[in-house]
Amino acid sequence: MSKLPTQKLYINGGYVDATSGQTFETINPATGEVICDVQIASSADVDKAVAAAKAGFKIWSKMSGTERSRILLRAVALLRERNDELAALEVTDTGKPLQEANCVDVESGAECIEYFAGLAASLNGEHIQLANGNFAFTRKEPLGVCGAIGAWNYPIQIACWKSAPALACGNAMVYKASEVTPLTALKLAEIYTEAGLPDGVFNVVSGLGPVGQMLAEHEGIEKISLTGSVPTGKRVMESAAKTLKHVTLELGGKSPLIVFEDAKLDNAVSAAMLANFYTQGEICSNGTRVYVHKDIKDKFIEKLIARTEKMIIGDPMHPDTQVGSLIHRDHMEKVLGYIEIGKKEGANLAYGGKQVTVKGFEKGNFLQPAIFTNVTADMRIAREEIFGAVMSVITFSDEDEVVAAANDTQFGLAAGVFTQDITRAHRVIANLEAGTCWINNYNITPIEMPFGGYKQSGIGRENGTVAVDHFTQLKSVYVEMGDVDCPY
Ligand SMILES: NC(=O)c1ccc[n+]([C@@H]2O[C@H](COP(=O)([O-])OP(=O)(O)OC[C@H]3O[C@@H](n4cnc5c(N)ncnc54)[C@H](O)[C@@H]3O)[C@@H](O)[C@H]2O)c1
Repeated sequence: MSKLPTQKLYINGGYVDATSGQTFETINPATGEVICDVQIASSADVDKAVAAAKAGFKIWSKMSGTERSRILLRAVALLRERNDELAALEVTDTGKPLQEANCVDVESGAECIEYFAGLAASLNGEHIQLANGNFAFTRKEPLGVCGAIGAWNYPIQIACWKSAPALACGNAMVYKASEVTPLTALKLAEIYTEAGLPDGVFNVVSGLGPVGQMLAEHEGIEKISLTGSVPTGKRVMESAAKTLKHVTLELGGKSPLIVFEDAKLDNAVSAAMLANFYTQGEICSNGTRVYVHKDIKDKFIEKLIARTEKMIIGDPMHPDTQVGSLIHRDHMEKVLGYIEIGKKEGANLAYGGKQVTVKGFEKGNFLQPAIFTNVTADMRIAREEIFGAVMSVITFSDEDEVVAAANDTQFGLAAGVFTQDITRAHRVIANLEAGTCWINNYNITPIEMPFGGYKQSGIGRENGTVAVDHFTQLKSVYVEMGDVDCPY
């Protein structure tokens, strides 16, 4: 593929050149080829984007929810119309398999915009009756200009998950995609403009961490929403504290998936695979600690390995490929490093974990999904986020013991339970310290369901009606119907 033109910033409804004079390269993980250069925003460019967003906000926030909804729904239609081309671009930038990107990444973003477009006209406050005919009412008002920063694993989905509720509530946004996958957020900006979004309501400033920091610190930005790692989350919160911004953080995890002895075994194996191997394991909510009851452990592992062996690793653009390339060389080295750590710690590498050379893609970062058994709770592979396809199977025998083990972590993003016993399912879920939980499935994230973490996995929620609260502020208004009662 020939190199694409240098990507500019997207400010005030169109592309503009950055003033920093600096660029970075975005690389196709599967081929190692440079896809294109991307201009880096300077602080003057960020100021310009914030000023454009402020101007856009004045127009957008005055429109009715129904008018905003109509424009957002046009963007939804355009996203769906361009699904295949956007999915292909996403595959080029992320290395994930086309069969995933084609049906999940763009569609999940479109669904999110569709959902919040549906809510836009119903963002009502309350009417509160008081004594003597007096009353109060509340208004859900937009915050103003919101900043948002994305991670590299689901670039267009994250850009949609952040912009959809923000825009539906009447805010404007300045978005920074991950420097590793900067391309599709720019396409989303084009689509919003084409759909009729007023200029300046959605802007994209590309760059590395410092550009994210500029957003988090900016005086003209009222809220910052980050999807990223826990250390970055802490830095963003510190930066945001300088102006006391609203903060939403969607961070990392090391989530447990608990399989009881009465679970439907094939379903549990399917879920464990989805919870560990989808997108080469590069998913924040993955259930990487798979606790399996001792009575079914052998059968579970046997079925798991038999099915994992059949997974097709290869060219991400090939429709049959199920495991694409890890995002970059350093990340692959990190994942391979954890596999070595697991072996040294005494875990049994029951399957995979080896680098694979794909013909024609020798510079790609392909790894077999890895399954460790005989893992114990103290091992690093069972405690640290690896963000690759490395599953740790841990055996347990007692419900209280497994719940305590599952909760023994700084993270709390997600958790899953497999059992046919409904009282046990609900009892265990109620005791798990995680923000997003599943009973008899894993990693299902319908837009209607709030998503986010407990403990160090995050603050706030995306999706669901609750996301509206994170992109609005409440104004309470008291109305006096009588005279002012005054003692002097
Ligand atoms: N909870 C979720 O919804 C969710 C979803 C996807 C990924 N993640 C997490 O994201 C991580 C992987 O993504 P990543 O490697 O892109 O994360 P990262 O933390 O390295 O980077 C995330 C973003 O933050 C920016 N950034 C870096 N330093 C910054 C700073 N000081 N101030 C402001 N912005 C800064 C980066 O440029 C990037 O755009 C994993 O930990 C994963 O679990 C979480």
